[in-house]
Amino acid sequence: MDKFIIKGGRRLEGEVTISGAKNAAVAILPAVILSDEPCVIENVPYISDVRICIKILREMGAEVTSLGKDTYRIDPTTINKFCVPYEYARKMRASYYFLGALLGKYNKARVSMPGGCPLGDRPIDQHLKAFTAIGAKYTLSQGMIDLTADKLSGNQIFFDVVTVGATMNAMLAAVKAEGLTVIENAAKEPHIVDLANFLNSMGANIMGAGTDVIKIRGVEHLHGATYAVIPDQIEAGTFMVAVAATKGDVLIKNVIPKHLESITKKLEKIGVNIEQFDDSIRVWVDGPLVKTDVKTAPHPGFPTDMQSQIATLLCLAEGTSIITENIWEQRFRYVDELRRMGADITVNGKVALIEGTGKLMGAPVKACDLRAGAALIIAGLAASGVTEIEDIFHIERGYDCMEGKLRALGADIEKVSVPDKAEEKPENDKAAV
Ligand SMILES: CC(=O)N[C@H]1[C@@H](OP(=O)(O)OP(=O)(O)OC[C@H]2O[C@@H](n3ccc(=O)[nH]c3=O)[C@H](O)[C@@H]2O)O[C@H](CO)[C@@H](O)[C@@H]1O
Ligand SMILES: C=C(OP(=O)(O)O)C(=O)O
Repeated sequence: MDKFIIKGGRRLEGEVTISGAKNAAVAILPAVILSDEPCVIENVPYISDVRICIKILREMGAEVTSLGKDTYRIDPTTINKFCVPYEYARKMRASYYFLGALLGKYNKARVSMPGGCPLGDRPIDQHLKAFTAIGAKYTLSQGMIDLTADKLSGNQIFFDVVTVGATMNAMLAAVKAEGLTVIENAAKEPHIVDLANFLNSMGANIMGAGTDVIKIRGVEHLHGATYAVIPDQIEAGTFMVAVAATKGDVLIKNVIPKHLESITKKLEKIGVNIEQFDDSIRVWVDGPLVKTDVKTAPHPGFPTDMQSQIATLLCLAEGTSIITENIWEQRFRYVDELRRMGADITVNGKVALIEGTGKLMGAPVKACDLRAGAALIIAGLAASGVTEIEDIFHIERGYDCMEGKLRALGADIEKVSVPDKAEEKPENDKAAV
């Protein structure tokens, strides 16, 4: 087990480069299955979710070759298994994209029910609704989802809720279906557009991604392509908040400022200075931080994946702020850990009331999910004293070398290995030594 040890109180200064987006990469890698030729995917973040995706592809028979730090060549033509077992799927919510990709290519798929961050119930009824609308049948048994179809045919799909995962899965499954598929009430996140762009670069015919109506005219074949994943909007937002929390001054490079608009607007309200360039932004603080209210919403609203980070910043601001979490019912589990660091937060259902105390104190804490872990890092950077964060495997699911990037900005953060409790030997057990 690894943990982070942070000595807080240092301003972040300098330049940082953002990696490729987790939530795009974990859909684009399975999407390669749909191609009849090898593809090269660039700007892939080095995170554990991606490593699992690559293991799954190899396990299925695909040839995956690393072409340097963040680029992979994937040859899907050698795939001969159509199953994602529990041991992989349980670690990653995005394993469900293999359902759409395998169904779209081979008219069959067998994937274990997905894992991912514990954010409350994570249903897949809308995914199944999309698959059945275009002609698939499914069975759920022993934790496995089995999909089969004699033939996939385009159809109208109306989602009951705005769902990123089901929108992506519907695109993957329908891209080769005969005729026209129309997805209504589609999600509009940047990673939806990125997946559509990648599929189109392989010869797909997808229109309207980024709006709430996506039209897909099925094609018979998809060819190979070279494609770079978009920069990670949430990693960028996390660094923006970390800079603000330490009253620092940093140029954040490899970003798409348009994707950061909702985060930028909130940070400006809190008193953070932001200057936008073509593909970078400068973030700095030279005055007080003040309260604001935040409501999470599907894109272009404020992203749920930035909720815990901005809550941490609001603990350091003056006044009372209200946060409303509209996407996940259990996304306030980090609050108990922040309270150990001196935060004054009261949670009532989907609303959190934050009394800004202006300061936080170091403490031993535990990451309970990916963005909760990011929030604790931000808290530790701003706090007085030492913060030790356990269970950082959650953080490493989605942040590419977080500690290295922070150290380069002047943070005092190190990753240390701690023996697993089960492996620890009693101190006075001489025979065991
Ligand atoms: C719209 C939204 O902000 N989605 C977020 C969601 O994406 P993710 O793709 O994980 O989740 P969805 O967008 O699918 O879920 C959004 C909402 O729809 C519901 N739902 C989803 C699928 C389904 O079949 N049935 C159903 O009822 C969920 O319970 C949830 O309340 O979590 C990710 C991880 O935090 C974020 O990156 C996404 O920004
Ligand atoms: C919760 C997240 O990821 P996942 O949906 O993959 O669990 C996230 O990206 O913040």
